Amino acid sequence: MAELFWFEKYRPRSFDEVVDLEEVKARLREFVRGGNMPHLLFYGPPGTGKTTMALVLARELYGEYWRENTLELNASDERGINVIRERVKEFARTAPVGKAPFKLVILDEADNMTSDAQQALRRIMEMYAQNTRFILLANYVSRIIDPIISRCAVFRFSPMPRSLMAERLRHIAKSEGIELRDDAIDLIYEVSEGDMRKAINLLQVAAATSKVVDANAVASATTMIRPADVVELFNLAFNGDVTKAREKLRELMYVKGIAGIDFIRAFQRELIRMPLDDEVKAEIAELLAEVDYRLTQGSDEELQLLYLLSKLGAIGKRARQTPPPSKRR
Ligand SMILES: Nc1ncnc2c1ncn2[C@@H]1O[C@H](COP(=O)(O)OP(=O)(O)OP(=O)(O)O)[C@@H](O)[C@H]1O
Repeated sequence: MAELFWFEKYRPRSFDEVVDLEEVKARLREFVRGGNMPHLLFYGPPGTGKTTMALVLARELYGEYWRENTLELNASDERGINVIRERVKEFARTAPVGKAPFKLVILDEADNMTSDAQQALRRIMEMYAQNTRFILLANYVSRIIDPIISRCAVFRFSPMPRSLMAERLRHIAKSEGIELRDDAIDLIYEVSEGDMRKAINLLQVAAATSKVVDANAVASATTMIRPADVVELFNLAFNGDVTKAREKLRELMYVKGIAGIDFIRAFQRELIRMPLDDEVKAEIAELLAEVDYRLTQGSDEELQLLYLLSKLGAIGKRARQTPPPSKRR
């Protein structure tokens, strides 16, 4: 079942397959080579490879026996610390299978535990230190108590850089026989903010309807406005077709449920690519920033966007009357 999700299907299974995170890989490789390691704490935003790295480490430590030697727990399980204690106790009772001298407990969402629960966890970690090592996963290191931090080797995971995310997405697209366009990668990167799980999910949803994934397909897979809609709306307003522009705007707002601020962000993205004179682009960019500001201050969305459309109409009219700079004397 898990294979239905591409982020699971393409979850790296070895250090070599893991993209980025070179320093983390180097240090973990040392632990594998030495056959020993301290407890570990991996922290960082969602979808940045923490779970992946913990599972890769398990595979590298234990080879074919990685499942037998690994216990995965979720700390936000409502049954609490007593369940964790019982499960660890049971798990630590038997010796590790294979060569490694310890078993591995991967505890997800450790930062969701209360400080009391974390104090209890620390005692559990100490109690079974002889034949278990813990890998704690967390989004925020600030929510982990000092006595735990001081007992762990701490690793920070950062949002995936654009170029590496692009590389991974291209690899997945190729394996799935999907044509992935650059504008789609730009948009996926922007929406996912370096979260690989989110990025791969977006790609999968976009690819479900089309073998060619461009920015329009990606936008359709989210509640985002499609670049094609932005361009159409812009052209209507810029060319002075105010009535049609208003109809299109209302359709997007009330039928598709797109928020005002998303319009502005999409306009800002598309503006760069629009075949317009630089001066005109600068003027529109300023206008977008103005409307953006008013929307974030809580102004009425529809009024602001209608204002935007009428201003665009005026800019368009003037631009048509003024020849482009190259033709000016
Ligand atoms: N460095 C990476 N290289 C290749 N793929 C990655 C990498 N990091 C994440 N991924 C992909 O993203 C998916 C999600 O990553 P992972 O589960 O490791 O995130 P996480 O940091 O544990 O997130 P969370 O905090 O939400 O649990 C993986 O299944 C994998 O497909």
